Amino acid sequence: MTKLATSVVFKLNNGKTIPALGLGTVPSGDPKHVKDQVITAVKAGYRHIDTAWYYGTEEYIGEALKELFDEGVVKREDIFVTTKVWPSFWHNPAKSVDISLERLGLDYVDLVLQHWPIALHGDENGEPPAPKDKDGNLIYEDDPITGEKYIQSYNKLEDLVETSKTKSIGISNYSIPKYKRLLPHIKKHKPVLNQIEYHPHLPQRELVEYFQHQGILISAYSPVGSNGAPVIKIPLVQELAKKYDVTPNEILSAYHILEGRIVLPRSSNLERIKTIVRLPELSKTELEELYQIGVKDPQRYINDPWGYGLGFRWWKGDTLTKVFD
Ligand SMILES: NC(=O)C1=CN([C@@H]2O[C@H](COP(=O)(O)OP(=O)(O)OC[C@H]3O[C@@H](n4cnc5c(N)ncnc54)[C@H](OP(=O)(O)O)[C@@H]3O)[C@@H](O)[C@H]2O)C=CC1
Ligand SMILES: O=C1Nc2ccccc2C1=O
Repeated sequence: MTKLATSVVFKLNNGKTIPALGLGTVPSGDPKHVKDQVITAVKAGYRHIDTAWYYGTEEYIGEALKELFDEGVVKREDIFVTTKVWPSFWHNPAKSVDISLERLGLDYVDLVLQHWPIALHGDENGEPPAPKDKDGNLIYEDDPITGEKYIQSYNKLEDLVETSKTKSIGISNYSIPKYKRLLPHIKKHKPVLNQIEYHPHLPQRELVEYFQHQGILISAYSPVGSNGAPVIKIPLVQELAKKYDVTPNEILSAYHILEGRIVLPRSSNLERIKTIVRLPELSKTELEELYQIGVKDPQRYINDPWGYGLGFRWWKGDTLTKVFD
């Protein structure tokens, strides 16, 4: 019988645990629909929900959780909830987390991530999330490559661990150079994970090995390549789905979970959510074949303008082929 992805948990570097399969909650259209997605996912066995202040879905996740708790489907301690602090809140992550907790209807979250390692110019409510000048250029608080405000912001997140508002903190969209600049300034709490785009078209072995060596887990976002699910179309993914009698989505989740990475699929299709739960046991050779697809043909699908300049690299074997600076 095929194993279940919903029953795999990983250990974090602070001794706590995290379910390997988490539901992504970026809205596809009306954010209200996320309520049913969360209820469906939890009833199908998911125990990890990934959200962010930026997504505008926390309120509906809160409604779903309240219903699930009230009906006795799960208890608060059974569910792992992640939220994130947007860079326009770099100056006051505590306020961002207070807003998220209020919207989620929770006393604490399990994990707060620094969403991007940059500082954007925001007011006391983090507005606007993408501040632009009259020429349409993003307004940063300091230089996105050489600036240090993202480090100060991480240090403020560390203070949050000392409160009861979050159990753990982590990072997202960190390249190796960005992390190397943060590392000497960490006061007490190392990040437990780095959430990055990762799928067979964007394998980043150097980055993954670096963070694994630091004891920091990798959490893979956009596992099917986000809107339009381009990664599903890879012929090898289709072949493996047939071979193991699972969906292509489950192959793409197994690609991460079997290698110790958390994976965050998202769907507005409730039937699809229910089917992304099995864990086919792909062989080492098959995992390597999937990995090689992106070595030959790397594609990044989340191309947010604030993602440039962060020092992400694509490698072909040992040769640096492209730098996204
Ligand atoms: N930290 C960060 O900066 C980021 C974090 N994330 C997190 O990761 C989560 C997942 O990433 P996300 O980019 O949302 O996307 P995914 O890679 O999970 O892609 C979801 C999209 O693929 C479609 N899809 C999935 N399966 C199929 C299929 N079999 N056939 C056709 N279409 C399909 C879905 O459509 P449908 O709704 O019809 O199923 C949906 O539009 C996010 O929701 C968020 O929580 C994502 C990006 C950045
Ligand atoms: O920062 C983000 N940019 C995105 C673009 C698409 C989906 C999710 C996200 C993020 O979390």
